[in-house]
Amino acid sequence: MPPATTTGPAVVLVTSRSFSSGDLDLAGEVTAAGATIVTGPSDHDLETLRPLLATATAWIAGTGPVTAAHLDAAPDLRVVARYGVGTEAVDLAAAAERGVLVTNTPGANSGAVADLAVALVLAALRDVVPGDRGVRAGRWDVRRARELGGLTVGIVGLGRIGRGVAARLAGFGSPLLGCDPWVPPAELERLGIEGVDLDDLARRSDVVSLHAPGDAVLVDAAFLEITRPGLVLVNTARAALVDEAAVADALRAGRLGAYASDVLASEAGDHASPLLAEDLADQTLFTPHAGAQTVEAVDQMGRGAVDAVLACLRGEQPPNLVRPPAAPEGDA
Ligand SMILES: NC(=O)C1=CN([C@@H]2O[C@H](COP(=O)(O)OP(=O)(O)OC[C@H]3O[C@@H](n4cnc5c(N)ncnc54)[C@H](O)[C@@H]3O)[C@@H](O)[C@H]2O)C=CC1
Ligand SMILES: O=C(O)C(=O)COP(=O)(O)O
Repeated sequence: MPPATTTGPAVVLVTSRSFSSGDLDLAGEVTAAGATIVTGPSDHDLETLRPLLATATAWIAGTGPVTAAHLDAAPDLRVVARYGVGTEAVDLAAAAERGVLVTNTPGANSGAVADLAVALVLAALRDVVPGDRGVRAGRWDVRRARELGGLTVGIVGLGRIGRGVAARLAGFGSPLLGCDPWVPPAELERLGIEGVDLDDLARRSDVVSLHAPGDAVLVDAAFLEITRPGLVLVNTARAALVDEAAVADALRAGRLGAYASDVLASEAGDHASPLLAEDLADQTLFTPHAGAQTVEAVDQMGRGAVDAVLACLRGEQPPNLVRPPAAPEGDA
C-alpha cells in the first residue's frame, strides 16, 4: 500500500480529455480531498508534461503513452489512474519497478464500445455513409447488401467488450466465432460462441470485430491473405492491432470489402494514415475514437479513476489495480 501524503498538498495531474466533460463534479471531489489539480495535454508530450510531473502525486491519464521516462520525471507519483480501460500505452513493468500503482476502470465503457462496434458493422454492411453522400449529390445508387443474421462474425478478444458485442449479435442470429487465448473454449460455448484460433477465424468469418488490447499486430498481410473475399473488418480497439498499409492494399485488391474503425495510428497527430486515401473513401468508415464517449461511460470512467486517486491520497489500496498480463494457460 502506498504511504499517506507526507509533505504539502497532493497534486493531481489530469491528462484525460474526458475528465471535465461528464455530469459528475470530479474536480470538486479531488479539491475537497485537499489536492490541487493541474492539467496537461492528452498526447502526453513528455517535455510539456515534465514540469507538471515533477510535483505530481497522482496522474489521471488518458490513452497517451506513460513511459519509463514519464515516470522518472515524477519522483512523488504514487498512482497512474487510467480514465478508461486500455493500458497498452502504460509501461506496467516500469511502473511496478518504481512502486507506482496503475489502475483502470474495467467495464465502465463496455456497453458504449459494443454499441459502436455493432453500429460500424451495420453501417459498413449497408453502405450507410456512401449512401448518404450519394443522396446529397443527387445519386440514388444502391449496392445489394447481405443481412447480418446470415453472416458469420468472428470476434477477436472475448473480454468485456467482445462479450458485449456477442450478446448484441445474438439478437441478429449470426453464427459467432471467437478467438481469445485466455478464455477456455467451454466458456465461449456457454456464450454461444465457437472457440477457434486466429487463422480459423480469418478463414471462416464474413465480419471480424477486434476487441483485444493493442499489444501486437493481429491483422497483417498473412491474415488478410486467407480471409473470405469481401470481409468486413471492424476495429473499435486499437490501431496497433492492424497493419494499416496491408489493410489498404487488401481493400484495393478487393480481398477486403470494408474497414470501419474508431482508431487510427495517426489519431494523435499528423493525419497521414494510408487508410485515409481518397480512393478508399467508399470502403472505409471512421469515427474519432468515440467508442467510450457516451454520457454513461464518461461518468463511470471518471468515477473509477477518481475513486482510485482518492484511495491513494488516503493511503489506501485503490480498486482495479492493473498488473502485466500472465501467459495464456498451457503456454508455460
Ligand atoms: N474505442 C474505444 O474508445 C475503446 C477501446 N478499448 C480497447 O478495447 C480493448 C478491450 O477492452 P475490454 O474488452 O474492456 O478489455 P478486457 O480486458 O475485458 O478484454 C480484453 C480481452 O482480450 C483478450 N486478448 C488479449 N490478447 C489477445 C490476443 N492476442 N488475441 C485474442 N484475444 C486477446 C484478453 O484475454 C481479454 O479477454 C482495450 O484493451 C482497449 O484497447 C477499450 C475501451 C474504449
Ligand atoms: O478506455 C479506453 O481504453 C479508451 O480507449 C477510451 O478512451 P477515451 O476515454 O474515450 O479517451
